[in-house]
Amino acid sequence: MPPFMVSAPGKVIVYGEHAVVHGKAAIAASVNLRSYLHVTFLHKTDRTVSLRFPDISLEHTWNIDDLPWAAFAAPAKKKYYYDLVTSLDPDLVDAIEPHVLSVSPKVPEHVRKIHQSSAKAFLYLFLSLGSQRSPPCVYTLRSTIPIGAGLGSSASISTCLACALLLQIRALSGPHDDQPSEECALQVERINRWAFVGELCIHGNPSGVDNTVSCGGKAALFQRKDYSKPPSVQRLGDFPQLPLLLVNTKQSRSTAVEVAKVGTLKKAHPKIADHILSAINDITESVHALISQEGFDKDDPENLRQLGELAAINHGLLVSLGVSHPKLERIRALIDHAGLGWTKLTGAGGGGCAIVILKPLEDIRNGHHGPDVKEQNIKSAAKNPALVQLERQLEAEGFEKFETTLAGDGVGVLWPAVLHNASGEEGGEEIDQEKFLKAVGNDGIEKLVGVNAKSATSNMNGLSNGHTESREGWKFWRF
Ligand SMILES: Nc1ncnc2c1ncn2[C@@H]1O[C@H](COP(=O)(O)OP(=O)(O)O)[C@@H](O)[C@H]1O
Ligand SMILES: C[C@@](O)(CCOP(=O)(O)O)CC(=O)O
Repeated sequence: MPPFMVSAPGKVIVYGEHAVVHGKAAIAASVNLRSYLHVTFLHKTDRTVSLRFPDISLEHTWNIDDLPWAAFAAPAKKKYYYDLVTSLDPDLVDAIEPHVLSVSPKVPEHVRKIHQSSAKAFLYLFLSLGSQRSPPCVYTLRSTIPIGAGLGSSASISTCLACALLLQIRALSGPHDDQPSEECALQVERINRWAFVGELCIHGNPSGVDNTVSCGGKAALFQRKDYSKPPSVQRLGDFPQLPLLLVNTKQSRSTAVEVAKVGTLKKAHPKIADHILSAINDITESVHALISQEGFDKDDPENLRQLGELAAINHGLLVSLGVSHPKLERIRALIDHAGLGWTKLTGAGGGGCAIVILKPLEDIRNGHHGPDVKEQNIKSAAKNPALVQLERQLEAEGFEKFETTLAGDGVGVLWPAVLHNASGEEGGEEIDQEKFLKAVGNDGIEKLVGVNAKSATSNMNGLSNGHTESREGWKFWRF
């Protein structure tokens, strides 16, 4: 069988993180940073399955016949591709434990944890969805999403793994052009159910918002009141392309730890924590009401101001839940001082990324915008000089800025792994494992296998405007 690829995006939670773990609503949108998983089939006499995850320096091979297939196939335990799994089975976790612990035993503990949680997600899905007759394969994964930065890297890899394994057992139809929308939604729902299981393996108590957005793409209003049932997901098809700046503190943290912090606070101060979580829910609902209003226009400064203020209040509430970090507060101080916009942490916090909803240029001109910015410059510059100055300062302080577009495609498939690239190779360029591994950096990955061909348009702040076309070869379930 020829190699194939799948890809899934990261996300930003625009409003409602943490509260969403406690049954409240959140609004999240996919971003144009993605994970790419390449699957190569080995000769059938080679009874092994391997992971090559160079982003975290993980390489591991298991003998397929040594894995605990009997435990997963036992009648009381067996799950099917269409099942809804809402928690991990402790007996199955025990059954894979020795095979997880055999991964990278000699690396430092913090690295081992990262390796073993990715390996656990893979093994739980591989054993749940496959069988002892599963073909020997190599799964090679690379991602342009910073890891542990609040942009849903774990959900994105879980989505890739779930999609690849479901495709391998032929449990999905398509994606193909003209596939009816309801059928597309069903395939995405199937992938999402298993992507959630991957998330359970990686961070313990996920709400499911990250994998839902990674699978379906676009944006969604998400709420899971009862963990034994599927969540309520309202897709926001025309989510506004907000003028957004994404800044990474580069302070690493674990989602599991930050989620546990809020759990502890809730136990210690149940009434107060409930008020805070309910206030966050009110923010999310206000935003939803605002953007659903007839006549809502993100370019209307008044609408943008309301969205910005709600984001800033949401951040304040997250601070009181104890999930900010001095570096996130430093970013907020810089933005506030320059008068450029409204800042909020995104994702689990404790480090990771902040989003900034940028003020319209007009407002910055009329307000304060840093001492060195001259009116003349603002009028003539293609990119707001106050923003240029801020970006320089962020960089000087060790932060990283991303230009991002929101609400793009969800999980996608390249079957077989052949693309029509600029190199113009006849019949297309076959993406083999080695070529994929050799691509240099995020740009190299995007250039070689990226799902989007970017067009170079930008908005008033000089940020890219979301005009991307999907590249020939990649297919998506669009609904
Ligand atoms: N590119 C990758 N390769 C392998 N594993 C990854 C990759 N990206 C994320 N992961 C897994 O996801 C975990 C990070 O998840 P998490 O702490 O939830 O952060 P995030 O906010 O980025 O989702 C890592 O510890 C690792 O197990
Ligand atoms: C804190 C939380 O709301 C979002 C976590 O996002 P991330 O893993 O930091 O990308 C947890 C969740 O929804 O599962």
